[in-house]
Amino acid sequence: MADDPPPIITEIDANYKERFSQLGKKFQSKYDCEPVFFARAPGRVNIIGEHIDYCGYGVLPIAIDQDIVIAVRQTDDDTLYLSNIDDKYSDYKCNVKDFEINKDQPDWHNYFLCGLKGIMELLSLENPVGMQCMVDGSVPSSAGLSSSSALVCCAALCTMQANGKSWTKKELADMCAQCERYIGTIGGGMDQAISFMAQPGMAKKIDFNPLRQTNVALPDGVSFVISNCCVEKNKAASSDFNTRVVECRLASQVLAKMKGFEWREMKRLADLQTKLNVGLQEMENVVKECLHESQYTKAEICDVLGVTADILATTSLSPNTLHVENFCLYQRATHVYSEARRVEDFQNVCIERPTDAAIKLGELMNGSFESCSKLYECSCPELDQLVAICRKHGAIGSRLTGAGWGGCAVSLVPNDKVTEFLDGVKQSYYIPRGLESKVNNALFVTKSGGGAAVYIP
Ligand SMILES: Nc1ncnc2c1ncn2[C@@H]1O[C@H](COP(=O)(O)OP(=O)(O)OP(=O)(O)O)[C@@H](O)[C@H]1O
Ligand SMILES: CC(=O)N[C@@H]1[C@@H](O)[C@@H](O)[C@@H](CO)O[C@@H]1O
Repeated sequence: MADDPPPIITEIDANYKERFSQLGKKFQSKYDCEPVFFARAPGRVNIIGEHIDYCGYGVLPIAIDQDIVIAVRQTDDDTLYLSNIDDKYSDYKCNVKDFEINKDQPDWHNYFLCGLKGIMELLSLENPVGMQCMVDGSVPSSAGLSSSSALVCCAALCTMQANGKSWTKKELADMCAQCERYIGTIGGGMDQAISFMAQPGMAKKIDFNPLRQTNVALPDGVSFVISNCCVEKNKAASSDFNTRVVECRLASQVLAKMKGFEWREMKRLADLQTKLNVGLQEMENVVKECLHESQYTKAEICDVLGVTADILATTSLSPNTLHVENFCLYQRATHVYSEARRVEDFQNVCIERPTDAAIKLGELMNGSFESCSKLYECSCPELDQLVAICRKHGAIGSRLTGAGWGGCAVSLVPNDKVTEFLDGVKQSYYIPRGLESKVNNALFVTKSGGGAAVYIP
């Protein structure tokens, strides 16, 4: 499956017909011609395994129905024309062979350009055709449901299809994980992997280096409910995300040095575990023994590693974290190793299916949230309040999902409590904050949807 290319379909589901038809009409009125094909890539909700993909550890997401759809027609003038049905995203035009991705100003078109550049550079496409594109997105933006990667993956899929090429889902997922970094965020590969490799009705355990996927059947009798705290956080517009990536890298390097390994080779906390050849619980003990809980200053890290600040900038930092002076190594590494263990435990409960499976999964989700909020510090007051409200109204487990600092929580709710849960969360979170008009798009039950595809009418 993952070794097949994304499917090309000629019949679409009745649910999508109206949306694709409206998008086709918008395309027609903008470009005065009809689109030749549509590409679709879904967003995702990560059930468990937060901020560990870029450390080399497996995660457990599902694709959601919300997606990015792009209507496309090839042109013969070497120009990329981008338009969006949402007016807040301005039109954009550039030469397909000569453009720049602006990391300082992560405007929406830069995400499309990441997908385009990825296909061109990483897969040696020398003469890409021009394209007219009309984009329609339904993934809430900057809310932890991976709107940016859905756009990058969809742009890559458009470019591949428009140029008559074909690569497998796995190749595309790997390539898109690399190319989203052109915008500056040093993400892992979770979002792009699930966007291409998702299967309806299945969660996926995604492992990395090399990219692998395993189906995970979620237990019956429970639903996953998404609730958006309505605080937006754009990952590329601040250094918070990359600071976490760098703290994990520094933790692996400091630990490697203390254990007598060549620390410069160490990029991920999982690499250190491989070197030490011990289990995850033991890695938590290694962190306890070797690192201190108070923050590390840059000077102290340089001292431990025996390098100058200039050298450290090249071995360990990213352009947008050069200014950071203090790093929390103990807390970040403890989160990563314990979260990796929770993902393994979650997968095992799904396989073994004990009678109290839902309770056990809920406990793991709650543990994940405590770790994200306290050790990884990637929540925010509104998300903390929302998670507490979700638990109060019947969630067996509730946690932030995606990068955090805002955005969504995912809750595990028994099927017979879902109606009560939705009403309780609406009354307790959305109405008192004047967010009633947003409830329909912000609070919903989700199921695992399908992966990216091309539709030729
Ligand atoms: N429908 C859309 N049309 C155009 N651009 C979009 C659309 N949806 C999202 N984007 C772009 O993606 C950006 C959001 O990306 P960001 O990485 O901050 O969040 P995310 O991917 O939604 O969240 P996370 O990675 O935490 O799951 C928006 O600021 C916008 O530039
Ligand atoms: C594209 C991108 O950077 N995605 C990252 C994803 O890889 C993962 O690290 C997640 C937190 O678990 O935060 C973002 O969504």
